[in-house]
Amino acid sequence: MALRIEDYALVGDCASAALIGRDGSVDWLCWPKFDADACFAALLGSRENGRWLLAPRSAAATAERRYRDGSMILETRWTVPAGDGEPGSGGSQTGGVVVVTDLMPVGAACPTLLRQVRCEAGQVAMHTEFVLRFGMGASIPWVSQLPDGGLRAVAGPDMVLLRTAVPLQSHNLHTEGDFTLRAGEEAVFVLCYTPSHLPAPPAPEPAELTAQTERFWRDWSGRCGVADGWSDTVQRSLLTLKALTYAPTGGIVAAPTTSLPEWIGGPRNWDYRACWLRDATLTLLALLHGGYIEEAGAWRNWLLRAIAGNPAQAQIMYGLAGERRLQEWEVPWLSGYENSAPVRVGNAAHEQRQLDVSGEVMDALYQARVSGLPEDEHAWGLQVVAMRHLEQAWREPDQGIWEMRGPPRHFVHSKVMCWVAVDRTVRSAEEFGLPGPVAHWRQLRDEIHAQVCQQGFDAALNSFVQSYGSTQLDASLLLLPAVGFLPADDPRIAGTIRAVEQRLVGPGGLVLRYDTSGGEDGLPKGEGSFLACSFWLADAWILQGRRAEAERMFERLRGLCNDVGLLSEEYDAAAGRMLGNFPQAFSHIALVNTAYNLSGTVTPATQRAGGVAAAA
Ligand SMILES: OC[C@H]1O[C@H](O[C@H]2O[C@H](CO)[C@@H](O)[C@H](O)[C@H]2O)[C@H](O)[C@@H](O)[C@@H]1O
Repeated sequence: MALRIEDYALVGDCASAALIGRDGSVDWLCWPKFDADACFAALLGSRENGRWLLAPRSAAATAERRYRDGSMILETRWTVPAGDGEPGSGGSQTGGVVVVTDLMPVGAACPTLLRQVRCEAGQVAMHTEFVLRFGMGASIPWVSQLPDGGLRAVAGPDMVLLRTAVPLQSHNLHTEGDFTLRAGEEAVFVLCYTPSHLPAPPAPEPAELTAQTERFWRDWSGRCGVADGWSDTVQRSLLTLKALTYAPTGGIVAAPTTSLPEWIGGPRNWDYRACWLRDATLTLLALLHGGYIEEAGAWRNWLLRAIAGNPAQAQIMYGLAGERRLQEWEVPWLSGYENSAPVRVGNAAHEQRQLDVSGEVMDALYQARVSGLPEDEHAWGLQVVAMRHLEQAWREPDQGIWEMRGPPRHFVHSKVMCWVAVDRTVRSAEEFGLPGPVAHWRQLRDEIHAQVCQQGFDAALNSFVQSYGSTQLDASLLLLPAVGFLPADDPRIAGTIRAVEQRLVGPGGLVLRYDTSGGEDGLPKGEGSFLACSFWLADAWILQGRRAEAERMFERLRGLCNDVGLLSEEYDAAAGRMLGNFPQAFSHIALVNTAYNLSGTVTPATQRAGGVAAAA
């Protein structure tokens, strides 16, 4: 059975990523890229669906983990109590300390997972179990010996090579090894992926790969802007976001996993290994606030390729290279994380209309300009065409930011983000001298604003509502002051924040995105508190001048990060455990923004709002 979600750590190479449990088991790895089939899928099933364990044999061993400073290199320090006398230790007493270093090298000749174990004290009996199952945990490969002593595993289009000096034995479709290390000794395992029709790549040089990878991450994180008081937390989140970028194309995934449940045992299990325009643009904004302008360029070029063509055909999400067909299907052979079925691959949300996306994209393009990213010759032309489409599209109902699978509605947040799209286009034209029918756009901006204030606000509740005519609340309304729709001291915003506090703050003081009990989202009720929304409440409080409350909320949320600084999408406060895909970009974006808002170094909330004097 898989561990708790918070017991996993991430290693990645900006093309794919692996989740490694506190027990030393790699339970999730998709190769050669984020959205490929997993070859270790125990996370969503059992060890028979593939995993790679490397840990002391002793059940009494305890682990402490950390990332090497400023990097995505994971170090697990195992302490084994003296006097274990484990078999495999030659009958002698064992006990000591080993450090396992896990990394996915950046810039290697082929996708690689490197695991190195070094004994620092005493002597420790180690065990490794290697169960590889290609095709999302289904295909048992043909395993053979390499001339240099390693193993080759092949099934269909996929091949991996495992190189190590540790003797391994295969039986019952598992490969295992036992070995003992004494102080100063080490063992190295190098696992490489290559398409099965290609010749086996030469064995890489582990020390060189490690040094090169450490240099890459440290150079990158060394450029991170400070957030007084929370710089380490922010740096870890930005590193996590960087690890979710797919370097070959500039795409950014929402999370490296699929189907970690939003409620244990429930069906709210989705594939996040794709590029949502919403999540990707918000990631980009967080990176921009952190000072990373080149990432903005890579993302903008990805975006321009992905949405190129007829704006009516633009999607809310794409594959890593901008692929459009992301058909959703269920994986019958995987039982699901703690039996939370189904496990899904692909995401039907790619066919939805979600109007907020235009606002996030136009805002990110605007912010990139403000940050000094040189203009691209096609970007503005595409924006002007997209505006022509939006002029009509904003009047339609949609599925909203939460991608509800019920009937489309006039979601208030969606309409507000349409206002943002127009507003940022107007501001781009005004501030950067870009050509277009600005007077016409200004009129459109006022029209959207007036309609939202009229139809999206419930005077009896003294709050904006989830959708026109509804009395439901929605945590996305907390974003209205942050995007500049109305100032935080407007009585309608104050009323909305109060209403969210009263009706959507749940167990542990965390925020639910909306009430799922009515079934309006087309799914059975029940999900955890949504971590990003909890950060948004802190941001709203900062804008209202309620700093102490915001800081308390931020510290509470920071305290939910796991031992290596990672957050999933949701949290079950009653059970005290993480829920949903992991680590999730949305949660880390929100953490970075709130930290910056609190630190006062850069203030995304006021910066995004841009001091717009919104029409009343
Ligand atoms: O809860 C229903 C929806 O949940 C997923 O969407 C969520 O994740 C997206 C990626 O992070 C995010 O952009 C969106 O705002 C979230 O609601 C799932 O991907 C959807 O298919 C599902 O309908």
